[in-house]
Amino acid sequence: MGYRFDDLTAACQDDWRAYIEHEFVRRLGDATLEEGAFRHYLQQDYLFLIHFARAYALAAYKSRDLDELRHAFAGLKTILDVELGLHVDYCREWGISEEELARLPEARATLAYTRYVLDTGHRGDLLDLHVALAPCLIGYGEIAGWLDAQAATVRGKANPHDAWIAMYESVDFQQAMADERAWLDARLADVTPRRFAELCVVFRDATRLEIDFWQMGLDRSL
Ligand SMILES: Cc1ncc(CN)c(N)n1
Repeated sequence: MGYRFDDLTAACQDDWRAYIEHEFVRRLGDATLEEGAFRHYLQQDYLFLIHFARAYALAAYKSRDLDELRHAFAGLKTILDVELGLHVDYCREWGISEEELARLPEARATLAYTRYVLDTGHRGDLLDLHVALAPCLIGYGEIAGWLDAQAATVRGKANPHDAWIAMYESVDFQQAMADERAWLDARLADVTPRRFAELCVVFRDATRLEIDFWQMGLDRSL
C-alpha cells in the first residue's frame, strides 16, 4: 500500500522509456526529423487534443465533489488555453490552416489511443480515467526535460522544433504536470495491491498507445 505515480512508471519501465526516448523524440531534439513526419504528427495531434479535451470533460462529469470538479476543469483549461491555442498558432507557422485541420482524416493510431482513453473513463472510475490520461500530460512534461538534458539536443533557431520543446517546458504546462502528479500521488496512496495492478494495465496500455502515436508520425501512416 502507499503507492505513488512513480510506481506506475516503475511497473512498466521498458514501455515508459521507449515512449520518452522514442526515435521520433530523439530526431525532434537533434533536428534531424523530416519535415513531413513532423507535419503529419502535428496534424494528428490536433485531432488527438480535441478528444483529450473531451476526456477532461468526462472527468468533470465523473467528479463527485468540488475538488474533483475543479481539478477536471483545470485540466480542460490547460488543454484548451495552453496546448490547443499554442498548437493552432504553431500549425499556422508550419503552413497548416485551421480549415485544413478541421478536414483531416483521423489516423488509426489517433483513433485507437483517444477512444481507448474515453472508453477507460466510461467503464471505470475517475482514477482509471486520470491514469489513462497520465502518459499524455506527465509524459510530455518529462519528454521536454529529457530532451533538454541530452547533449545531442539542438536548442534555439538551429532547431525548427525548438518552439515545440519550449511549449512543454513552459511554466503553465509544467505546473499542470506537477498538479496531476500530486493528484495521482494522493489517490494512489490509498489503493490496494489488486487495484494498483489493474491501474498498471491501464497506464501501460496508454503508454504503448503513445509509442504507436510517435511511430505513426515517423511512418506518416493513416
Ligand atoms: C499524442 C500526444 N500525447 C500527449 C500530448 C501532450 N498533452 C500530446 N499533445 N499529444
